[in-house]
Amino acid sequence: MNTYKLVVAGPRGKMGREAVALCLRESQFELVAVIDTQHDGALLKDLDGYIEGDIPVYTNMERCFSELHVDVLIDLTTPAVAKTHMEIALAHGVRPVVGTTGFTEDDIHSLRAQAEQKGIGAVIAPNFAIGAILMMKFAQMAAQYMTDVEIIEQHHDAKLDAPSGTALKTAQLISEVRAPKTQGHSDEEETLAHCRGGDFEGMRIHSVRLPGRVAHQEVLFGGEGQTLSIRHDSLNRASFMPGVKLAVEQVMTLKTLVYGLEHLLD
Ligand SMILES: NC(=O)C1=CN([C@@H]2O[C@H](COP(=O)(O)OP(=O)(O)OC[C@H]3O[C@@H](n4cnc5c(N)ncnc54)[C@H](OP(=O)(O)O)[C@@H]3O)[C@@H](O)[C@H]2O)C=CC1
Ligand SMILES: O=C(O)C1=N[C@H](C(=O)O)C[C@H](O)C1
Repeated sequence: MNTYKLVVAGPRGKMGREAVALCLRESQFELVAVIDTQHDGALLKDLDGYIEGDIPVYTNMERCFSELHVDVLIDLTTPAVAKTHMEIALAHGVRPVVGTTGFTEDDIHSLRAQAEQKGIGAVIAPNFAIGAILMMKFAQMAAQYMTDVEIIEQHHDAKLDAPSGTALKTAQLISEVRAPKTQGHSDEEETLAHCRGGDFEGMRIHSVRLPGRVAHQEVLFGGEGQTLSIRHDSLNRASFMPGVKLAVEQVMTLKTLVYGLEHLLD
């Protein structure tokens, strides 16, 4: 059985906590350190919400990767720092598995070039939940036949980016099979700014932020006399962990950057 030496960045976050728990319970995963900007020199058990774990905490990722042998970085932090984290990991030959959202297409191209130059794998997965991947694939399939599409995503109100990475990825997948098309009435006017949502090649994306929500998305299709709704709900963050596990296992065999868990499922 292969074993993997892992580092988690963002261990006090909502997703980071789940990822640490995953690393601690999977026998082939060995958590060798965590990256936390506020607790240099501490141990995991010293962080808020943790009561065990003699695992070192680093504030400095470069130092962590210089001092320890690390196979995979799991990054669940913020859009502001995730790209830099990936660059540091790739420079040290550490394979990044990144759930953090907010990457632009240019970011992805440049990170892919860095991964290929190093000859190692990297994964950016806007959504690790298998049901969400299916929702996106079904939506792409439906868009070949029903080209009027609106995406409504709903998240908790602590989310930093809008639209969600999942909504953007869904729109990108749909745009592979749907020609750009303006939707709604040609004389349509917004009397309240942004009422019609974000415009991605004519598809509208609406972002709802409310306390009590976790992660939800509905893709709505309209045709003459009919509608189709494809919906996925993540009810807790455990829903993302089988996808994180799969990505860690697969990233070791890749030699490029893969954007989207769907590429690892087939
Ligand atoms: N791909 C997927 O399936 C999923 C992706 N996500 C994405 O994952 C990311 C995290 O989400 P979530 O856990 O809800 O967010 P949280 O805000 O709960 O957690 C983010 C954590 O990152 C920490 N952090 C910020 N900067 C750094 C840094 N430089 N080094 C180390 N840690 C840092 C924060 O620490 P501090 O408190 O000190 O700022 C915080 O603890 C988001 O981008 C979200 O969109 C979320 C769910 C599923
Ligand atoms: O911030 C979140 O919570 C989530 N972020 C990801 C996204 O932006 O799509 C994945 C999931 O929707 C939860």
